[in-house]
Amino acid sequence: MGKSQFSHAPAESTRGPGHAQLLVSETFTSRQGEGRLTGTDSFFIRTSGCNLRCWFCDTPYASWDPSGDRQTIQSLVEAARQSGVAHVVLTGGEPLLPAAVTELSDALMQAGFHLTIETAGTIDKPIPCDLLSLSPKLADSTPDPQQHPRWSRLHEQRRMPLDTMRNLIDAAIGFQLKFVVGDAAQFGEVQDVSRALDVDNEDVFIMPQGVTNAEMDAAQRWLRPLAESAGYQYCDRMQIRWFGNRRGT
Ligand SMILES: C[S@@+](CC[C@H](N)C(=O)[O-])C[C@H]1O[C@@H](n2cnc3c(N)ncnc32)[C@H](O)[C@@H]1O
Ligand SMILES: Nc1nc2[nH]cc(C(=O)O)c2c(=O)[nH]1
Ligand code: SF4
Ligand SMILES: [Mg+2]
Repeated sequence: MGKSQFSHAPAESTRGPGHAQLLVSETFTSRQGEGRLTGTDSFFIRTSGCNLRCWFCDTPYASWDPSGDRQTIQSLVEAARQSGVAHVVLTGGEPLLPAAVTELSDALMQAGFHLTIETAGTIDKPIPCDLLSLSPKLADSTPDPQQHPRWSRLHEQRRMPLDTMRNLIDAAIGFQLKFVVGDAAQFGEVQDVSRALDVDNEDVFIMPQGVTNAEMDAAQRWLRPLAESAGYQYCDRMQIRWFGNRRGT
């Protein structure tokens, strides 16, 4: 019996196609709750680990406190097939972070899935996908410098690399920008970033910061009119309306 059976497999092995692994916090079948494809039945793959630390992150188990299991590309593609749906949403954490993400995306596209990648767009790894769902992180997302000095500094340094974002958009078949907004004062930054990325207003979605129906009801009153008067699309977070703020939905 070979010694390798008793040694730890590397995080991302190079044993051949489909065997590379990624740390995955959850997979589930649900309906896309955000953006242009809202309502589309989709298989979600959530990688664990993030290079940012938004104070409001709704999946801290994949960012602030990353946990999960190592899964092979082969097993993820097979699970997507078993789900019976045609759309896959690759999210995180930050899905562009794992080395094996390029191979995973290729494998999912080759298998014929429609692939959406949900990303903050800070990693220059242009990967083909059907819909790049890019959510640039505004200044307000930075964590408190007193409580989190190191992450506050790193987050601020990393959150808005416009050239990287443009490269990601150029590599994708389609894209949407999806800004998380919690206060009207952030709207100027939304407009600056959208202009700097040279995107059409119809490709820009404004989404409320929040994880409760009450927060979204309140945002409907002040944020929707603000977004629509600027010519942007407004999107609720329908998974919260449908299922509540629950893992695996
Ligand atoms: C958890 S993130 C994972 C993908 C990637 N790290 C990103 O931020 O785009 C998935 C989506 O949820 C959004 N999001 C996270 N926390 C949120 C919150 N509290 N309110 C509204 N949207 C949130 C992100 O902006 C992103 O569009
Ligand atoms: N239903 C549902 N739709 C989503 N759209 C983007 C999500 C994400 O966390 O990236 C998400 C999610 O977690 N659930
Ligand atoms: S970039 Fe995405 S996953 Fe990372 S902390 Fe922010 S919202 Fe969470
Ligand atoms: Mg989510």
